Amino acid sequence: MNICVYCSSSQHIDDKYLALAAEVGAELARRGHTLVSGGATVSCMGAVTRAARAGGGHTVGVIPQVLVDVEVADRDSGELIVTADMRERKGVMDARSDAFLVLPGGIGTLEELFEIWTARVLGIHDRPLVILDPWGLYQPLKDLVSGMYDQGFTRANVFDAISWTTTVEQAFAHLEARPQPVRPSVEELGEAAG
Ligand SMILES: C/C(=C\CNc1ncnc2c1ncn2[C@@H]1O[C@H](COP(=O)(O)O)[C@@H](O)[C@H]1O)CO
Repeated sequence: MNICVYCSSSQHIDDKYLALAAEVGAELARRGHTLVSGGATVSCMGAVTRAARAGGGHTVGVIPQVLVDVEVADRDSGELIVTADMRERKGVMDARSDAFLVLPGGIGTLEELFEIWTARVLGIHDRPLVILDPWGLYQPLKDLVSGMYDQGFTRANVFDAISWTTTVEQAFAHLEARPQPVRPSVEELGEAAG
């Protein structure tokens, strides 16, 4: 499989997050998968790609020209795709991937998560979308979406669209499983049509 990993670019995080990214990269290679990532050398993004390659895995990095210019591009990547901008980058990462894994991260990671999550809730794709969150960074996000659901702002299938996991083993079990489609219900489509 081609597995896309979204994760942190921050240089100010605890080492445990870098270790988690490295563990994911090593496991991905051990299972024979290809890594699709944002193609940068920094932080968890660098940790996951270096570990995948060290384990013999193939890596595909997708990076906008602006980040190549500030020299964070992963020039050792098996394949390095340079895009015109961040939007094109997300499109290429999406098109090249069979499944998506989200590690702890900041707003860049959240932006990537929301785009893939929204498309899955709408039934635009049914590829696995997994969050690996051993230390509960995303608990406030779960609470926020739960509150939105309670007040009618989100569809009922919003939680089914993501597999929330806390271990690397669980995360890969979900990434490799054939997911159930989470299409909007007929009732919801009827409501949307008015
Ligand atoms: C220029 C510097 C760091 C480079 N920053 C990034 N490099 C590559 N990709 C990035 C960068 N910032 C965001 N991204 C994308 O968003 C995700 C990480 O964002 P987060 O805010 O750290 O969660 C990541 O998956 C990338 O696709 C030094 O100043």
